[in-house]
Amino acid sequence: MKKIVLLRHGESAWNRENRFTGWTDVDLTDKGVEEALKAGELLKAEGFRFGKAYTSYLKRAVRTLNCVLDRLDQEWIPVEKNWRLNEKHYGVLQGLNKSETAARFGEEQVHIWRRSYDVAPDPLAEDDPRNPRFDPRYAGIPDEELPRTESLKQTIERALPYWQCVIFPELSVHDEILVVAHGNSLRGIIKHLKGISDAAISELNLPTAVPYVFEFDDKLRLVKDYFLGDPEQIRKLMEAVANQGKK
Ligand SMILES: O=C(O)[C@@H](CO)OP(=O)(O)O
Repeated sequence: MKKIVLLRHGESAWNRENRFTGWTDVDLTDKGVEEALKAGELLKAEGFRFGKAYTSYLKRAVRTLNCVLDRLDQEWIPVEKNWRLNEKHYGVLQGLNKSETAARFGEEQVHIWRRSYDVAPDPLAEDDPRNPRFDPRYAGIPDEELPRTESLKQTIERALPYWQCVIFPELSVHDEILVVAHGNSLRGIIKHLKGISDAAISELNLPTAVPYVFEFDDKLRLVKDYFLGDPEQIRKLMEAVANQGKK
């Protein structure tokens, strides 16, 4: 059986402050580090031995991956970072508190910005210092590919080629692969893997640092997917993520 584990990063400073984060490069909190180490312990207890790992260009994901590999004593494995696994770009919403934004624009509008399939928040201005075109880490990427905002649809359009052309084909080389990324970039990949509709994907909320295992047969067809951990606790964590956009 071949397996890919998808893992959202541990709690970040802006998760704690309930702010729209997107491409802002915030660090993990102490709790986030603990969550990441616990995810590593869980994976170790399940006997995972990863052949390769992938993550984004954002430190909350990179550090979560490092914590997991530390617990597995697998820090030596090849790791590939790619901007295509970054979080959905939240445009001008980045930095705003989600509850305050709901109080100002209404919960329904915030839900549309957070969970609709094809509505993107307003884009960052070209001269906004947060515009990715000023960030040296994206210097090698053609400007027209760098987002100033994104819907989930646009997030999928830039993440999926990397998934399909780079990550997934590696399953023919390695039995177990780890992908550490973000709530929405992973929702996009899960939508693709499970054939979830544009409407139904709005209901999926990924908790921080809970390993989500996907099992594939010899023909690389998906046979089973499940979270590691206590189902009731995971359900509550998912509900809490959904409620972050409430007043
Ligand atoms: O702010 C963000 O970048 C994301 C993930 O933390 O939040 P949301 O769950 O609102 O899409």
